[in-house]
Amino acid sequence: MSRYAVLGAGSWGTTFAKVLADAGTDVVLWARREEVADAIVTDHVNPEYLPDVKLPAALRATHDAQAALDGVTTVVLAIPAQKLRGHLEDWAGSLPRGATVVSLAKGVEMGTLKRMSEVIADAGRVDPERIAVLSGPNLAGEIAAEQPTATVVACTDHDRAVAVQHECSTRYFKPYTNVDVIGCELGGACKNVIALACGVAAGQGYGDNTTASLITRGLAEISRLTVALGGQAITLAGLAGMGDLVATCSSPLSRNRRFGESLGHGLSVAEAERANHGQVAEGVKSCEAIAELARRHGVDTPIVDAVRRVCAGSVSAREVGDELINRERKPE
Ligand SMILES: NC(=O)c1ccc[n+]([C@@H]2O[C@H](COP(=O)([O-])OP(=O)(O)OC[C@H]3O[C@@H](n4cnc5c(N)ncnc54)[C@H](O)[C@@H]3O)[C@@H](O)[C@H]2O)c1
Ligand SMILES: O=P(O)(O)OC[C@H](O)CO
Repeated sequence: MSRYAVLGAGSWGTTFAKVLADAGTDVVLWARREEVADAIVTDHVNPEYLPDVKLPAALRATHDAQAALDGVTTVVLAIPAQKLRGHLEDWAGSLPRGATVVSLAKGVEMGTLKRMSEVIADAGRVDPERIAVLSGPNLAGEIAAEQPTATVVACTDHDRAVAVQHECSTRYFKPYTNVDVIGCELGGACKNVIALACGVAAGQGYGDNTTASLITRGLAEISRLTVALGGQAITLAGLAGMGDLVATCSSPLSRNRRFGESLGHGLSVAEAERANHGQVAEGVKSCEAIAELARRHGVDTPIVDAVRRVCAGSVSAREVGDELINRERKPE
């Protein structure tokens, strides 16, 4: 019998825990704040992140991470990318031996330039074949409202991917499997940066042609980087690549796109953070790590680099747009 712990009760952790409960899987959700765990247990609602969603009665919650991890077969990590290592260092000794560890975070760690599965292997002391990544066009609000959505569960151990696939399948949530962890992770992390670029363009009043141009050329950048790091370009043609780019770059629900729009309106990063009520826009930090990763592997990523410079405040949104459109002419 499978038992899951979802660690992190933000928008996506809470939504994914609901998906698991709806799939009939035994699941407990860990919330950093006691009052959030209490509200989920007592009122079946997460008042801060999903106030309008009635959570399944079968979904349990706790503020005690050790209790949540006790005896589980699968651990799902739903913590922002730059905060994951710190938590894992605390939890490493309590992760059950042999458990599958599923990463929901979409980012690359600043400083180490590691993907989330590498951070988990490192800080959580988990064998790489036990680490799965779940990534795709997965805006939490739409899934919480039970809108039909597909995703990818990637793991080098195909049988583990299949097990997670079955345990999170519902009438509204359809997971596919993949063994290309690198491609799926880079798709999820890099699309946030491209969504920032699309937001910056939208904030300056540009329309769908600009968005589509950024999505498509962004996909070329992500594919090049994936291949350089040992992943497969074909993965990026799927849900974790093109699928997530389309959803995130076009949706008003995307925090990365909204953050980019604020920058495009001329706000600074600090002002954009305030305008977005401190919500996590992973691309703002990951763009630095992804740009450095690309530089070290000799991969050309002009859009990622443009976003990095706008986020660093070293160039204005308007200037960077002019630079990108006036780059050298070359074959597609
Ligand atoms: N929200 C979505 O639609 C969505 C979908 C797919 C993937 N993701 C990814 O999932 C990850 C988590 O996103 P989310 O939307 O749940 O984020 P969120 O901001 O809604 O919630 C973050 C959660 O992490 C917890 N947390 C624990 N330690 C923290 C710390 N030190 N600092 C800040 N928060 C801390 C918070 O309490 C909160 O429960 C991100 O990497 C995101 O890119 C999000
Ligand atoms: O709201 P965002 O920009 O963090 O995007 C959420 C998901 O990653 C979309 O798949």
